[in-house]
Amino acid sequence: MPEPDQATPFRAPSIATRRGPDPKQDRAARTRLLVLTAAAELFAARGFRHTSVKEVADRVEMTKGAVYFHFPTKEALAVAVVEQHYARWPVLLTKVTAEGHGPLATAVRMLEGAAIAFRDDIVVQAGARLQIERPQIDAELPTPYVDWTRLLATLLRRAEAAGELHPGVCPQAAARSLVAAFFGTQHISDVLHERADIVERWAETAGLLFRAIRA
Ligand SMILES: CCC[C@@H]1OCC(CO)=C1C(=O)O
Repeated sequence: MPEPDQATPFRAPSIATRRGPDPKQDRAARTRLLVLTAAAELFAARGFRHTSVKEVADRVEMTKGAVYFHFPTKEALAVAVVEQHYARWPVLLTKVTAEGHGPLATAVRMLEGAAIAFRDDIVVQAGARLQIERPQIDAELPTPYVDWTRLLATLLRRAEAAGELHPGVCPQAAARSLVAAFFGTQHISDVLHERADIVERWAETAGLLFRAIRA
């Protein structure tokens, strides 16, 4: 994580520590990514229930056994896709942080970047659909919304300390409102336009909300 503040969330998925280049490990990682992407494409399009491991295997021209070597169950595939959905955000945070904005502008840019990812990234789209379908998935999925809420609350507390926040605005309440507004915006854009207009819709909503909380 780029931020010194340990409170910054987005737990990265558990990854094996590398002991240096290992061609066998690299090949396995590439195959795992191939399978995961194919699963994301099918989960995003059809949902968890109407996707089979056989269809994932066929999509990457592998046997079911080869897929099961990497992901023992369809539920494990779903967990991996949702984990990779959330793994996008620390990468985005590194990029946005490098732009050197103040805390409020960092929050603005993070959500702009999220809107672009929801429009363009099949793993982000699949993770969002699987989170909606979590009651159908018998596995321990990451708890939704909490990491974004914690990140935005951290940034808004810093914005408050920097005098960037309108007096009386509660950083935690504003963070919850931003997350709810973003979730609703991406959901409506998805249902009506398969998220084709999410960036423009979010810009409209963000403009209103950030104008309301800015000093
Ligand atoms: C940034 C708003 C929250 C975000 O929107 C869709 C979704 C999927 O569950 C989210 C999450 O779990 O963080």
